[in-house]
Amino acid sequence: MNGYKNGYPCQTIKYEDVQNTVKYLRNRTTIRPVLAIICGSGLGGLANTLEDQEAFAYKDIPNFLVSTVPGHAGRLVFGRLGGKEVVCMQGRFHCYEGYPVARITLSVRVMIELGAKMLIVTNASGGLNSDYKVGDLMVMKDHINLPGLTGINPLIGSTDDRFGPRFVPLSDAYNKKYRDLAKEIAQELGMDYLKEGIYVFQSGPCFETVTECCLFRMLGADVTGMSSVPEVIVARQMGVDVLGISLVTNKCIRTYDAVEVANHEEVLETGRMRAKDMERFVAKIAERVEFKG
Ligand SMILES: O=P(O)(O)O[C@H]1O[C@H](CO)[C@@H](O)[C@H]1O
Ligand code: HPA
Repeated sequence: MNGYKNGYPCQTIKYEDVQNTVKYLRNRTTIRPVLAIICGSGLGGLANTLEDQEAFAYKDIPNFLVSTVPGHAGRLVFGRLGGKEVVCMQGRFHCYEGYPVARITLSVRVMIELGAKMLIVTNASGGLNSDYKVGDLMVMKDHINLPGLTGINPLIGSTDDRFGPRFVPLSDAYNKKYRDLAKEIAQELGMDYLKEGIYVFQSGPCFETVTECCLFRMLGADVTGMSSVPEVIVARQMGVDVLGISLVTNKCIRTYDAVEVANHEEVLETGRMRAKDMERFVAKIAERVEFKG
């Protein structure tokens, strides 16, 4: 991962590889997506709701990785949602699966090169804010990239201007217009459980210790998870606006003598419980977003 291969640091994603994958998919689908969606743990049902679906298993797509996490089906699904042509990752890749961080975001580059002008990331998270309940949704206002602060960032490596700049501003990582639209739609749909807050990314796969949870809360985070941030960084490098929606699937344990512990089954179970609401919500967002040009 740290060495060089064919003159490139191994982390680097080649523009030509992305283009080859784009070409492969364009030749096999008639859908020209303007919106890209990534489904988080247990939230993949959204992809099944697309109209006029055309789906590809990740294992069949050149340069794609494979999903190894339960609740991540591992399919790229094209179709229509809310009257728009979309592409949906039914399952994502995570650093803790052993993949280099730049590699897990190749699929985001592909969806953007296919034409996506907006990225919606969804994820499952643990609630740190004591006002948050299991089943709440949170519009991501910002993130803390803990692995990023210690040198794990998808943009590390040799740079290619065709993807965008090396030095990417992230003060506007989560588009204000889209956050406001999401809140407006939630109100219309009577979703009084929609919050807005800060997501802290830790690499996983371990759930947090009690002290780590206390630290994250002190840093200002409302929820914690093991994904999404690398995807957002790459989308922003490529000039694409992002909306992030996090489902609080469990409460983070912040007392040392608690008997309950976090587990992936609970994460998936909460995902199933909120699946329909999430689908309705994202479909409405897809319907209402507007793109210039
Ligand atoms: O972020 P997503 O992919 O939704 O999944 C979340 O759920 C898993 C832990 O249960 C971790 O992968 C965490 O990041
Ligand atoms: N911690 C980290 N990631 C998660 C959690 C959590 O409690 N729940 C779902 N994804």
